[in-house]
Amino acid sequence: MSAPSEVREFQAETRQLLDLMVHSVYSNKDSFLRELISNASDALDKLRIESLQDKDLDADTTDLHIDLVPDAAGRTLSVVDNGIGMSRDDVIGLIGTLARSGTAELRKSLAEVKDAAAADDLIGQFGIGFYSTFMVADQVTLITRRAGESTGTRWESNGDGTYTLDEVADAPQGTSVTLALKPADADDHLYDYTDPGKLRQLVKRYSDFIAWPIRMDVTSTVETEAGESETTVESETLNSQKALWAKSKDEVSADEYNEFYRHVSHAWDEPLEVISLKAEGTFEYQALLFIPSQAPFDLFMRERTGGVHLYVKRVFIMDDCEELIPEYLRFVKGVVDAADLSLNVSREILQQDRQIRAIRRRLTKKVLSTVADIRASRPEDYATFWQQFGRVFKEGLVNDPDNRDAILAASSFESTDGAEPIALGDYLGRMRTGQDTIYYMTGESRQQIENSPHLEAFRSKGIEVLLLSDPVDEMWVGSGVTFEGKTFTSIAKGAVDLDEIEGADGSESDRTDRSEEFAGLLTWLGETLGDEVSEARLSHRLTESPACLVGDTFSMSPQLEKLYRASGQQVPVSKRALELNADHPLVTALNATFAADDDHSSLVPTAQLIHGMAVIAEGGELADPAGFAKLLAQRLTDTIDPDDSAAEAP
Ligand SMILES: Nc1ncnc2c1ncn2[C@@H]1O[C@H](COP(=O)(O)OP(=O)(O)OP(=O)(O)O)[C@@H](O)[C@H]1O
Repeated sequence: MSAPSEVREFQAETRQLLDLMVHSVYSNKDSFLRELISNASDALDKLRIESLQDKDLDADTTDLHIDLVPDAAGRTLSVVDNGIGMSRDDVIGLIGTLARSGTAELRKSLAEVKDAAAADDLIGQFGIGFYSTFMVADQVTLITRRAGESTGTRWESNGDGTYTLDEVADAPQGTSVTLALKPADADDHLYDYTDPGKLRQLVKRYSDFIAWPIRMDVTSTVETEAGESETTVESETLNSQKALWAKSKDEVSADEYNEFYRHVSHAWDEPLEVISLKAEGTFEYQALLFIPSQAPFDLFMRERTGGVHLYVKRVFIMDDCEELIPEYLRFVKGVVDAADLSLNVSREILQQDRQIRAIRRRLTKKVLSTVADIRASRPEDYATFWQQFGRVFKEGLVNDPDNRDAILAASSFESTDGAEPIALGDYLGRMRTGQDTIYYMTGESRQQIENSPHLEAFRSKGIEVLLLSDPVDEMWVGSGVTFEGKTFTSIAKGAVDLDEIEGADGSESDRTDRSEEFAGLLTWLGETLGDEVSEARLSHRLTESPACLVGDTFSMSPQLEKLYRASGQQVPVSKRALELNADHPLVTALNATFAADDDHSSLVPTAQLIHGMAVIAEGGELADPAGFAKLLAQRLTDTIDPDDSAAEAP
């Protein structure tokens, strides 16, 4: 006896998404067919793999294919495969909820959808998969039986809040999806999807490369010699099934590449670049890789989809083969087809495999050189690339020391030279006479760094400084990296001496050493602020501010300390040096007052305020903000004496 029909409700965000689909104005409604065929093709791949791995699996794999079954009279279209199928639980989990999308990200985006254009964008960005059927159908019925199981499941919904589930005793292995089509309406980009001509055209355009035959029964009427008309039905295979990666680049059109990209990446954008690669000799393989034009929403999530698929002699082996491409190039999508691996290859074997490692090395180099080429020849595309993937790409500077030079050469960095990110090569070209290192400063945002007092002398001398504000920058820039022989030097660490460097106006500094003049004050400050600072000294980097804080050459920046602490690691607080601007009136006045009297106790609050100001000026956080505010209020009160309108000196 079969279980009774069960009605279930969609989750809130699934309902929202369905509502979007049902009322969609998305102009490319045709893409529902690509999505269904893509799913069917995946299901056939999975069945082939599973039957290879599990000899006892009770499944028929003799004629794996996809059928399109249009019914003009009934206004339905079915897409049928005899692949892996789904269990009842699969249907509930994969179809009944948004498989990939129960994420905060999509929920947030859905909440923000206000108009048709925003909805269009969202559909394009997330790739809606199975649910795209509701753009063209009033009702969707899915019947499926998982290979090896005896009963099947029927899922049905008309896109409102609920779906029904039934048990089906005699379902064939695999999945059929039947769409009760909305009336054709060309103005709304809805076509007649029961028309064999239209289906033929769509398969050619979107799914020609699919490795499995996509068939359709075509009825034709011919006149016999006796003058009678005779109707015949013939099965027609609509796709050429040619693996695009086996063809050379000039045999494949941009549209074909686009559609293949969408199939392997589950994305809806267009690739920024297609990389086709063929290796002959000891290890034979072909690769077809894509650099997308849009970062997927899950780029920084642990559980990602997509990646590079592995094939062996045209047979699909696994998706997202992490061994083929390093983590920092995880945005690259595509296919590698290796000729000499076993069809039974497992993830464990892959990790050890010499051939796989060789392929990975080559693909990595190829992607890096391709990015460099894009930069050289297509600045706008490069800007898109950098904006979408720069943060991920730079992870390679930490994780892939072997390719660091190539990664640096293909990277961009913000700098004091303008709003647009610049290449390091350009930086080198603009270095001042006498400058022998690349100056940078890290911080939480460009604005914070730009306001920091450390930049003052560099700015007044016209020396360019890189402004590094991505968390990953902290990780690589302090690790002894060089670029074309030049080291990287933080302007917020160590001693800085710009005297040797010629200014933008050709001037040379003639700074006299004034440390003797300030010696007493500096020693006293170092002792008085001993809990906070390592020492007090005169600065060569300030022109406007009275003071700033400077770390040791090899110390962590405050941002990096914060990052480590945020990730739960114990990091000792490192003391930095307090640097004073000997030309600032506050500092000269303080020095004069200090020299005039042996009792310095009244200057202690001033010393603490100067230290606090240096912390605030670089955008840092005061250890004791309330104490600072109290001191400041006291000092301000001292300056406003109603009995004496003259302001006091500090
Ligand atoms: N014909 C099918 N045979 C077997 N399983 C299927 C079939 N169609 C869909 N599925 C299962 O349902 C899941 C959800 O499909 P859906 O198209 O919504 O998302 P997806 O294919 O994972 O990703 P995308 O949203 O990018 O298309 C699939 O991942 C697959 O596991």
